[in-house]
Amino acid sequence: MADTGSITLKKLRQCHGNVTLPGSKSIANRALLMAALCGAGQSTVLTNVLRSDDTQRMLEALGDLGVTVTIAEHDPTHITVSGCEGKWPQHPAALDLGNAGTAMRPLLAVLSATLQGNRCILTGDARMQERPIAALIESLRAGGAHIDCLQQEGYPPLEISGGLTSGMIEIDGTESSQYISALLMALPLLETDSVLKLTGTVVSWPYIELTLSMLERFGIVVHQICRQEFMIPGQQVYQSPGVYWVEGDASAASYWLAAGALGGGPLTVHGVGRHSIQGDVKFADYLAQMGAQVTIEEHSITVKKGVLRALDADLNAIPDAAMTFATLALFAQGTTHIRNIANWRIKETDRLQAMAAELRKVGAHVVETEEAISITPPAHLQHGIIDTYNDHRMAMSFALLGFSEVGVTILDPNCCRKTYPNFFTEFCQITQSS
Ligand SMILES: O=C(O)C1=C[C@@H](OP(=O)(O)O)[C@@H](O)[C@H](O)C1
Ligand SMILES: C=C(OP(=O)(O)O)C(=O)O
Repeated sequence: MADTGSITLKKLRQCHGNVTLPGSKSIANRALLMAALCGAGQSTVLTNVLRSDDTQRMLEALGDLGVTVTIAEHDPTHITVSGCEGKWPQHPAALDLGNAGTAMRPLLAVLSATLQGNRCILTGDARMQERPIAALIESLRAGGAHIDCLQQEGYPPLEISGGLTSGMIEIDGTESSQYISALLMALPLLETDSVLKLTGTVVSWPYIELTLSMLERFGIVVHQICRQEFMIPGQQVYQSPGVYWVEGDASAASYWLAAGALGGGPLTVHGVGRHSIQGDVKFADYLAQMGAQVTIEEHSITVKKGVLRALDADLNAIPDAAMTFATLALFAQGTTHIRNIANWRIKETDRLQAMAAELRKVGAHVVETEEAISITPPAHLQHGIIDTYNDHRMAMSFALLGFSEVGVTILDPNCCRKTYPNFFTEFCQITQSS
């Protein structure tokens, strides 16, 4: 460890033991919102809720809207939310959603369906103001929503006041599945039935399945007519499942599984497994395909070392965990090709550009195209001082370089607070105590 602005990891040899994953960001933010939308008088007890910047933004937004949210004193991951059926007890002038896509997109759609003339500004940090949301705005406007872009058309900050009434909606799915998930959460609240048509080749599909599966748990009916068309009955009220356990974060699991594969294992992550509703659990299958020994149990995944061969795969379905393969590529034999990941460019940073630049610093030969990246490891890795671009996944992916002889220095490791505030503390503990 160095000063607070960076961390140096070097010559890690082993990584074995057990890791309890924090709750999934994607599930936690959906569950918090769905619990708030439940019928008045219905409480939902959420357990294993991720506590990080992204979930804090959702928690604060719900609090500002007047939702009663109670955090258990004995365990801050244990949160009770009282439903208010979208009839918000308070009307805040503005909600600051940081850089949480899983707060900005669903809240834009749900508030467009429920604000009833009350004005609210949805804003975020500097990067959120550069992340496009035009496709969702256009669809919501076509359904009657009043949305003004306060700075640049198609980007937050947005002033909204409700107005979404018609559910005959088309949405372009080529940029972000979050727009579709947002509409799927909002349309059941309308007076009328809706038909939602997805256009273009939809990205990050498993996140739509995650939304559908959670809607079902919260008593919402959605009819899937064909892959890209849904019929959603109106006037539905979310029903509390009582207690809802948030699965461990499958994207976060990828760093541990990769570390276990490099550091010998056996390393077991607890909190996700065979029946996970998160697409990123597929990371484990690709890791096995590379040569690691992987065992997937009901609620855990164990990895042991193998000789790693380069991966060549279309990872559109798992864009977040895919970043871990970009740094794992440095330890694999051959050239790794990660394909169909164009939307890396509109996430926390332009991840294609950032990944290429930082991999080159350690000596890799990198070819970056509009929608893919190819990585060939050098004969000898060089020490790099890695810029993280305020992107938690850049920081966590590059931790794997600690397994090289020369090591790595990662700048601003605290950017992990977006989804995994304790990541580096736990990483140092497990790799140094192994
Ligand atoms: O719906 C979700 O919870 C998410 C969907 C994905 O985004 P895109 O659909 O924009 O690829 C993913 O990258 C993000 O971290 C979380
Ligand atoms: C893309 C991500 O976040 P967001 O939910 O803000 O889109 C991510 O966590 O990798």
